[in-house]
Amino acid sequence: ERSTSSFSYSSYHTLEEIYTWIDNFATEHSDIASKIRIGYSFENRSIIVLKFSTGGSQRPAIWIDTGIHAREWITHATGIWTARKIVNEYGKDRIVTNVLNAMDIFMEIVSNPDGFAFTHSMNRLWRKNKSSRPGIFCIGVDLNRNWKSGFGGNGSNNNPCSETYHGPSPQSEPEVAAIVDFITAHGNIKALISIHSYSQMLMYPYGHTLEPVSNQEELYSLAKDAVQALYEVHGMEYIFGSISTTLYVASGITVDWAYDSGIKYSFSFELRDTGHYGFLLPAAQIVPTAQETWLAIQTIMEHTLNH
Ligand SMILES: O=C(O)[C@H](Cc1ccccc1)CC(O)(O)C[N+](=O)[O-]
Ligand SMILES: [Zn+2]
Repeated sequence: ERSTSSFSYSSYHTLEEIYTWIDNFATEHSDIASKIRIGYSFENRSIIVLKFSTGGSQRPAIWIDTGIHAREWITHATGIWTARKIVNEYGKDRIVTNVLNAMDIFMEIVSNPDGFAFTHSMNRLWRKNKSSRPGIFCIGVDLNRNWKSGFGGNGSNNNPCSETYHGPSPQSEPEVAAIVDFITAHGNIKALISIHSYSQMLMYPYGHTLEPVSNQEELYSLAKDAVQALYEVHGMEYIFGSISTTLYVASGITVDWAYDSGIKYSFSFELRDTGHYGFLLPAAQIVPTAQETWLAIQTIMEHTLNH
């Protein structure tokens, strides 16, 4: 459609509808938002990042990714709603205005475009990307196991047919390499938020080991404040803590790489619900989920700005 005003923020959308929305959004909010292509997927789709900036150059920044797992549709929908919230609140909300007057925000809404397209066309519950390699007869690598930190460890699988297949080597997947290259080149990312569903959790590193990170107390306290702010919106209870102690050991994950790359405020969300609908969360819960998640995201952003 011609503009984002006819876009339904309370519906799920196809890859093409989301890419068209991103184009329209960047055009309509060109004073603060711009579109960056950071690479191409295995099947040669563009990998797009939205940049929110009010000036400066190479300002300290916050990275948010959604949709690294294709079937977790609530995360793309939450990313889209959050992008609109950011531009609507700049100049009005104190936290957003303070953050964007000093920092940039990067948001990758469709972090696994090939897998996402496949959930619309063939298999709604597809998780991985769509990479294939000679002699391997199962498709796809788990993009949340392909990162360098703890690669190949417990909580990832070297069987290509596994849902948690880590791939032949760290950053073997173009979708992961594109983010690594972008964040490394930028060199000034202060916080990373990688959004998944479902289970209603807010977690921080490490996933690949039970060892606590150096600023564990700070991350615990920040996560506690964030989930409290989230709870106050619609009464949704999130649990929080390190990935390995709160959920399970998982190796080669996004936030462990981010943390070990110096991004000391690295978090992963598991959005609604706790299993009743799971990945098939009804569209009626998109806006309520995005509204409550926004309070947690703001809490993390404000802390990052002030530390
Ligand atoms: O196993 C996963 O990658 C996530 C849990 C997670 C999330 C962040 C870092 C490490 C693990 C669970 C999920 O969101 O993928 C849901 N699922 O198991 O399909
Ligand atoms: Zn996931």
